[in-house]
Amino acid sequence: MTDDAPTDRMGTVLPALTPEIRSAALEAMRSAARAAAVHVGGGDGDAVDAAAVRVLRAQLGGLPIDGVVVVGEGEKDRAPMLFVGEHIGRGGSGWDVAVDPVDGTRLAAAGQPGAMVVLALAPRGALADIGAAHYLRKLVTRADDDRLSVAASVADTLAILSERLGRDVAELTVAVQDRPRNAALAREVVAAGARLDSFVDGDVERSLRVLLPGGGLDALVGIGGAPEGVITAVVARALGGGMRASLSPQSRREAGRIREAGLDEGELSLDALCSADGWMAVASVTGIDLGARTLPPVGADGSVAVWASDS
Ligand SMILES: O=P(O)(O)OC[C@H]1O[C@](O)(COP(=O)(O)O)[C@@H](O)[C@@H]1O
Repeated sequence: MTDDAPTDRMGTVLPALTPEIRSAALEAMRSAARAAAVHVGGGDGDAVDAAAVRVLRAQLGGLPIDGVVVVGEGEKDRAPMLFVGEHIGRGGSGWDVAVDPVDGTRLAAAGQPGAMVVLALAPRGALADIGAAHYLRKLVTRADDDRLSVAASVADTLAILSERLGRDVAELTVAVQDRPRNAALAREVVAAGARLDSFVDGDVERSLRVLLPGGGLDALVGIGGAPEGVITAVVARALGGGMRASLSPQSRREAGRIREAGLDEGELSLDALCSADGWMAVASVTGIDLGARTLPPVGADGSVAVWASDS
């Protein structure tokens, strides 16, 4: 152990994310994006997901890590997926793996921008083990503040953000996924006098725009996919933004699974969602708009972006 080896709050030495791990993970993501791209505009979301999953499973298997999938995506839509608990890698240091083979599957199937392969790695045990949950109520914010709460009204949230960012509420823009379950929140945004950014799919892209300078968004509120939420926590931590969430089951079955798993139904802080610094990358399939920066569709230079607390 060297003096500057990273440790967690308990002083445990954290595994190093070596250049070899990073470049193998990125190569796997690029290949998955290329495989998914074959089905862009084909109208079949499952084919998009299946192509990405097939490549990720094969190529992530070669990573020099002892990885366990803590967050897999696809179960709620019965789409092809990497399963929670699935082992990844050929041995090495211990990592939690969070993967969304394609976020924005429907966008890809419809030939629209916004679809990407998403992967996050965090030291073993760092990611919230909420595999029984399919949906989270999320609050992602550009600035962090202890007074923020996912259960607070949008007006209260905006008042705190306005103070923190030094801008009027009328100058703040809030992303809300366009779903009936989020309709009341969208109305609250408008009633509070802020600008609403209503989006159909892809809350990882919107969360990145909240967290990145020049992204043009100040907050994301509402209920969206739980896997996307845990992945967002990794990048929120790396970029110094704010995030909190709570389980928000959308069916009796999901509520039952959550009870059976004994999951905490209170507010999950950023630390509860991701308790150690990790690494998150996206590989664009159909082109990504991050506000100040865009990622072209797969195949062109610069279609991959990485965020980590050490880079
Ligand atoms: O479509 P639902 O079931 O409302 O779920 C919301 C989730 O769907 C997405 O828009 C797209 O997710 P997938 O493409 O991975 O299915 C996510 O960004 C979001 O979190």
